[in-house]
Amino acid sequence: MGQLLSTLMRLVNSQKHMRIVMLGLDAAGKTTILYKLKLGELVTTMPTISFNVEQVIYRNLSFTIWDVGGQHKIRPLWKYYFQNTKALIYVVDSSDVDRMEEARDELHHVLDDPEMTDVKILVYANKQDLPSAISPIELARKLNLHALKGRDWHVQSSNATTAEGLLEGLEWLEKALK
Ligand SMILES: Nc1nc2c(ncn2[C@@H]2O[C@H](COP(=O)(O)OP(=O)(O)OP(=O)(O)O)[C@@H](O)[C@H]2O)c(=O)[nH]1
Ligand SMILES: [Mg+2]
Repeated sequence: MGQLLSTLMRLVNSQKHMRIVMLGLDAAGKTTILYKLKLGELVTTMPTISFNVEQVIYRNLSFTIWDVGGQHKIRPLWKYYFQNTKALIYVVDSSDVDRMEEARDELHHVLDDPEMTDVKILVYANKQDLPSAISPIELARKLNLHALKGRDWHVQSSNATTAEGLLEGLEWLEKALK
C-alpha cells in the first residue's frame, strides 16, 4: 500500500506545471482555441473583456493557459499576465490581412518586455479554413519573426473551429519546454 502510494505520488509530482499566456488581436480565435483544447468542444464566444484561465493537460505537462482579451483598449493590461510565463501562444487571424502590421507590432511589443525574454513562442496561424487566409510561411514573414534572434518560435497552421493543428502546436511547445 505504502509503495503504491509513493508510486502514485511520484507520478503526480512528475507532471510539470507551466504557465502560458495566450495573446493576439481581438477576434483572432483565442477563446475558441482555449475551450477546444480544454473541452474538445466548439463554444460560442463573446469578445473577452478580461481573461479566461484553464488547465490543459498534455502528456506529462500541465499547462495553465491564460487567455487575455485582445481588444485595442484592453491591450495595456496584457503585461500584468507576463510574470513566470514559460511560453507565449500568439494567435493570428490569417485571413485578416489588413491587420497584419498591427498584429506584428503588438507581438514585438510584448516580446520587448523584460519578463518575456526567455519565453517559447508558438504562433497559431488560425482561420486557415477561410479563403483569404495567408500561409504560415507568409505569416512568419509578415510578423517579422525571422528578426527574433536567439528566440525559439514556431508557426502552426490551425482551424480552431475543427481543432485542426491545435494539438500539433502543443506538441511543439512540449518539446521546446523540455
Ligand atoms: N472560420 C473560422 N472562425 C474562427 C476560427 N477560430 C475562431 N473563429 C471565430 O472567430 C470569432 C472570434 O473568436 P474568439 O475565440 O472569440 O476570438 P478571441 O481571440 O478570443 O477574441 P477577443 O476575446 O476579443 O480577444 C468567433 O466567431 C469564432 O467562432 C477559425 O479557425 N476559423
Ligand atoms: Mg476571447
